[in-house]
Amino acid sequence: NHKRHRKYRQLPSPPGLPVIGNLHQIGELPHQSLWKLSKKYGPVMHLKLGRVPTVVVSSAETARQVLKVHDLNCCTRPGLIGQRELSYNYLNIAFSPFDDYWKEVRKLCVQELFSTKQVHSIQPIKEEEVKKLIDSISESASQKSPVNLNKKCLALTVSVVCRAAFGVSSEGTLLSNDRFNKLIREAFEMLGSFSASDFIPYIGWIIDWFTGLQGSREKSARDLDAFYEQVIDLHKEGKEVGSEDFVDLLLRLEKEEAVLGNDKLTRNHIKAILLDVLLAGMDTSAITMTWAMTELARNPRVMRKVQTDIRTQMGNREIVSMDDIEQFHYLKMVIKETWRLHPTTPLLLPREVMSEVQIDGYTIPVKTRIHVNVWAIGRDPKTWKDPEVFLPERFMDSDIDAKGQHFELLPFGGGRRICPAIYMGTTMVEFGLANLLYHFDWKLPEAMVVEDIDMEEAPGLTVNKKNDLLLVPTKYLNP
Ligand code: HEM
Repeated sequence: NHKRHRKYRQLPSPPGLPVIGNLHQIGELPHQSLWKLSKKYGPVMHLKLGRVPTVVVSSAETARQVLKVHDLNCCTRPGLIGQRELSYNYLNIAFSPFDDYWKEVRKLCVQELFSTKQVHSIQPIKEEEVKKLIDSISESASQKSPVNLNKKCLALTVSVVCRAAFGVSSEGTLLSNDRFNKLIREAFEMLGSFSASDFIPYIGWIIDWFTGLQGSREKSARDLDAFYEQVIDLHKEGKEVGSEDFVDLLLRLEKEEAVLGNDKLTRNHIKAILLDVLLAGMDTSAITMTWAMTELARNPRVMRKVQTDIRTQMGNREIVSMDDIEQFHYLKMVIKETWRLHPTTPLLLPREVMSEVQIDGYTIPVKTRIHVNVWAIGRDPKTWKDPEVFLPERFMDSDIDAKGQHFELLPFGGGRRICPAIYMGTTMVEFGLANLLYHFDWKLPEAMVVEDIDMEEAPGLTVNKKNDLLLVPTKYLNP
């Protein structure tokens, strides 16, 4: 054993404390703390989080080794306490271990919910919801009052996803009020917090109990459960095959006692799948739109350029179509640049090594937890010139896209666990932003200057702008 150990190169590792290891170095925004540590310890570093051996990779090359070269050996999930409660024992896609159930449920969702065909079929819903958004912003414009972009962007994605996936309008459900927005936020915050129970055996739960994490976890799980019940109740009477929405389909499969992998589909499976759509589907697109608007407000040159580009393409037409979006090349670069600096899920979702792998010549043993720090990769000066500058033009003559094949830009992750809804998410962001930018000019509230816009991040598994972005709209009148 001793001999075997010497064969291995020692992984760079910041010194830790007894029992908690490096946990105290993680902080409220783990992606930022880990980025700073990686500058000192390199693109593959080892941390001990409580008892859990963890490896963090922070460069495009080491991410490629994890997500491509060794994907099959490290594409399971570690099984965390907070995730277990919210996912009815890992019955959703995102937290499921790598097994036959995961393969089949993921395939089902890709075919029935995320496919290009499905995305096109929900375009009328998007158009209606965007029109409501434009109307409400027009009202603010006529009163010259500021609009809360964090809120507006989330309201848009919530209403689209609710109607498209759940077949219900968000109005009149638990989703319609602010309390629910808070619930989504809390669920994410909880999923992103590093819970002591996950790292310190036997006594960790006491810490979670003291910090209140255990209580908020139970409350989030209860509230979310109530929401699924409400959605399912609204779908009680069976519909004909063909006119069913996604929830109808799941309920029918349950009734037919369908089997996915080795699991017979139950009510809990359905709820867990709805959790994915709810959390992964609504927040991520809204966050991207909010950060994009923030960067545009801070960079007036880019704002003018993207608006001119969109308005020139549109001529005097009113309604932005899917075909138009394909022509908004500068907007697409703005979105990529936003994802480089503000990936919605900065550490992706954690993975766990299933059989020993080598990363950069270091041996990573079974059961090691792996985080890919996409946020750090986006700011790596070895990959990006002047990484702190928001410069969409850097994508002008480059073939880098966000679909998981270019490891310097990974907003959707990569490998087998890559986001299954890239097309749905991207088109949502493009369509929302195109409309905000086409129909309105945006100014800072009076007495505020560009330097006043803060870029603080709110903690969580997904990372949004912490303080609301307030901008004053002026309606663009088509000449
Ligand atoms: C701009 C929008 C979106 C972004 C940036 C985004 C990003 C991500 C990321 C980073 C992951 C983790 C990948 C990994 O661990 O390697 C992920 C996974 C996932 N996303 Fe998305 N996502 C978006 C939209 C959506 C939408 C609209 C849905 C569904 C309605 C969705 C459903 C999922 C699911 C189910 C997973 C888990 C996949 C698995 O573990 O097999 N996402 N997403």
